Amino acid sequence: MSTQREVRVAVAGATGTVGQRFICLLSAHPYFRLVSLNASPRSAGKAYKDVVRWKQSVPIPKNVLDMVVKTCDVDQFGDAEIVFSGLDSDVAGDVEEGLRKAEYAVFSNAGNFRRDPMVPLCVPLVNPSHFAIVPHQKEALGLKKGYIITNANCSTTGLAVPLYALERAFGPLETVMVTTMQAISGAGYPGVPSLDILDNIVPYIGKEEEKIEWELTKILGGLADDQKSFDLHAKHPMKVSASCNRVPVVDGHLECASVRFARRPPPSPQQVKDALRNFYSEAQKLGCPSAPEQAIFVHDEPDRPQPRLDRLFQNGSGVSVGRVRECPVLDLKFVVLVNNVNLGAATSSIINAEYAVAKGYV
Ligand SMILES: NC(=O)C1=CN([C@@H]2O[C@H](COP(=O)(O)OP(=O)(O)OC[C@H]3O[C@@H](n4cnc5c(N)ncnc54)[C@H](OP(=O)(O)O)[C@@H]3O)[C@@H](O)[C@H]2O)C=CC1
Ligand SMILES: N[C@@H](CC(=O)OP(=O)(O)O)C(=O)O
Repeated sequence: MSTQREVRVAVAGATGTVGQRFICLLSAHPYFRLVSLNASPRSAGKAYKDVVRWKQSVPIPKNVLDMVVKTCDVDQFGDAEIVFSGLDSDVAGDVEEGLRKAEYAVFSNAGNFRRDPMVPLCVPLVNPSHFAIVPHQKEALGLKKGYIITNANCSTTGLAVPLYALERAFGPLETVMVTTMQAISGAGYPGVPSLDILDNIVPYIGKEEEKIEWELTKILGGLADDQKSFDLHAKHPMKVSASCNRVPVVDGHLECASVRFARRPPPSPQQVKDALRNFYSEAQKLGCPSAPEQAIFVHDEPDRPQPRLDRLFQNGSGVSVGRVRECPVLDLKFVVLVNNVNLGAATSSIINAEYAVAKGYV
């Protein structure tokens, strides 16, 4: 039985696509206890069940049905210690900044602080070691408990896991080319109009390619020796090129990646499969309850992974890789699938927070 004390948590953006995943995952959590649901003034003052447009395949958890939604004003989060943010990025910046100032630990899905030089951009199966910059963040801002930790863009998250496993086993990557096929839920609700996406593929997702290309360098880079800045993969510059497409799938981003290693000769496809299968993250070692048992599942079947069949692997907390093979242009290519609303969003924030609790940051 866990001896971990109960930790009080709030969800900002509780009514949204990511917020609903937070509600499902946190309602069943062994030690996080939901004490506050916050959203826009449109939803505030009403019972959760009356304002949410619930789009999950399970019923609304009983514990939140009648909770009254509050605004995201900083005095509306009560005695929560942690705030999970699934806020629209138009408002996330100011709200999260205010919460940090009010000494909350904020775990955000929004993009606003990802490039901040004092904020960790953490894919929990990859770089929770970046939490070591948190004392510097607090000190620089004169705070005792307040800080912000962000997770990455959903496509970045899915790709970062196998890339990190490869770098750990075979040394730095020099080049990464990726083409994504991203689910509609990535655009929030109601998202892409049905007349745009049915019977169609849209070969453009605003700002997505730039996010993947930049975020990977922060995530796969390290911390400076004084733990006060990030090195952005500077010792081994890595070129990343992304092409992003919206496809008519509800959940699950599929990504086709090709990579070139710095070290010659490069590993064989079999060596790569073995390394991916054996990959074990720090969050798993620490026993974070929401971490997957297996971080990367490698398929041998030639037609997997597929979003509909594989997105619920381990409740969407791991990634699925397949079609590992030689690339005649770079060294190696493969396909990766990430559940964009679970590991790509809410699950990552929750594992990040579990890691923070386990390491004494909360
Ligand atoms: N969907 C995905 O796959 C992923 C999303 N993200 C990021 O997570 C965040 C949320 O995305 P998503 O859930 O898709 O978005 P949604 O549009 O589905 O939800 C947005 C949430 O923000 C709230 N909100 C909007 N305006 C305000 C306001 N003025 N004050 C307070 N709350 C407000 C909404 O409340 P109300 O219902 O009351 O309007 C709602 O709860 C975004 O920053 C997105 O970029 C990150 C990774 C993946
Ligand atoms: N833009 C992603 C989802 C998302 O919200 O990403 P970000 O967290 O970087 O804003 C998609 O459309 O699938």
